[in-house]
Amino acid sequence: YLWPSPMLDELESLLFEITPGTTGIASFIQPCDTFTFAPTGSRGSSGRSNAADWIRTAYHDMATHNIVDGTGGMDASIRFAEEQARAENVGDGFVNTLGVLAGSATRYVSVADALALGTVIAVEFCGGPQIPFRGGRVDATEPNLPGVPKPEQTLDSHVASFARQGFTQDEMIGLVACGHTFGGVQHAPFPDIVPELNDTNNSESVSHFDTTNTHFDNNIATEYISGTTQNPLVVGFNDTTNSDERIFGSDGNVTMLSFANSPELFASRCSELFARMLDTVPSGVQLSDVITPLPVKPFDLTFTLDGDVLQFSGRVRFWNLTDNPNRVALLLWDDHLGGVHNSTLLSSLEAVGSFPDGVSTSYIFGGDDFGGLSLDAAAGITTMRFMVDGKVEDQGGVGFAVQDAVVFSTTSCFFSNNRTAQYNVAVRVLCRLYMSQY
Ligand code: HEM
Repeated sequence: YLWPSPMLDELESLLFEITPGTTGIASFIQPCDTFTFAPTGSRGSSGRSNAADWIRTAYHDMATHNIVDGTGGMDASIRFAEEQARAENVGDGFVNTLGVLAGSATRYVSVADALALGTVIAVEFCGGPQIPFRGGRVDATEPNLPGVPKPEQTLDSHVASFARQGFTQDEMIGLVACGHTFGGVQHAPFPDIVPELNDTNNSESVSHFDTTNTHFDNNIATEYISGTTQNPLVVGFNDTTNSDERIFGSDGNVTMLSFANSPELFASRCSELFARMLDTVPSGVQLSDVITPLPVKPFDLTFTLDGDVLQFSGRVRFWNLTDNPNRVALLLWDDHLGGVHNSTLLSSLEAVGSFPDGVSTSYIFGGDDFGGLSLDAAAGITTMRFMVDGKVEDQGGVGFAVQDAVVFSTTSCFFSNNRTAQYNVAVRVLCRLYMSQY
């Protein structure tokens, strides 16, 4: 995509600017047995994990989709108390998930996009494949109709339910196996499936779907095929609620056998099916292309009018460019009067990032003291380009458009005694700046 795009720029940062365990959404799931809402300690001993809650939440949000009339899907309708109160959405996993992930929603990023990101990041950062991510989900304004399958239902009704959501029987087997490589069934919401376990290392009595319940791997399939599985929806004492047994066996175990035989096949199929799940949205919602890291991304841009001077500061991130003190990097820009200018970019070592999906190097816009650039206000700026190691970066000739049509003036101020503020805003009219006061 082309910069600037407020929504895609934010989603791109949320997706790729992640230092494992430290920054971004991933800091809430790593280590992968992290459970923020555990009564004691935030890790390990509860039997639960944020990662599992997030993936289940995304599925329950999507599962209301009706492919025939285009209603429901990934639209964050799961945030409504009315949906959470339904028997099909028993448990506190949804409210927990929203409590963390809705914090990444902004005026540009919907709650539904934040929920979808949660699944992508949980899977990738807990041992799973990358899932292609598209942005642009729209938050529902009211609850959807019910539609999440329950364990006590028949195989036929599950096949019909997944068909309504847009998935074939094979895809149903795959999606359930991919989801149930994480987490398990808790005693509290499902006392008829899981007894009290009386285990201090599993204080919420969760009977896990496989032995590696905080990590993505094909053990859900290998343990099922080898007959060692303890999956409570396969070998539960109550046959009626053994929905995974009915679903996994519904094609004579062909799909599960193929997953057990090939971790690679399992990972690639799950990447595909999770993407399909997350991209299932109400009709009329248009998702973006798959978001990939922008090779060149300006950020933190600010303009302020100071008398006749436009103070301009900002940074630029270069993806997959390692740090090199000898590199010459330039900012070039065009102004409103036809002039072309350039300034050397300053290397900002503190902003070098090493992320799982690549590394990045950041530079700060001009000035001797990292204070940004002082531009002639009348000439202003229309478009930027960058020159790195002699190569021009201009988004295929389009350039990086910036707007200096409306800027705050340094004469704006805040009066702390009576908590009022004065904003002076300059508006560019025919290449001149006029000041008005509000
Ligand atoms: C017929 C279809 C399905 C049934 C009947 C079913 C049933 C269940 C049940 C009863 C639980 C226990 C929840 C709890 O104790 O809080 C559970 C957990 C879970 N389900 Fe499913 N599920 C189905 C499909 C899926 C799908 C398609 C996914 C995702 C792709 C998924 C992801 C999860 C995850 C990650 C958990 C673990 C939650 C945790 O440990 O906190 N499920 N499922």
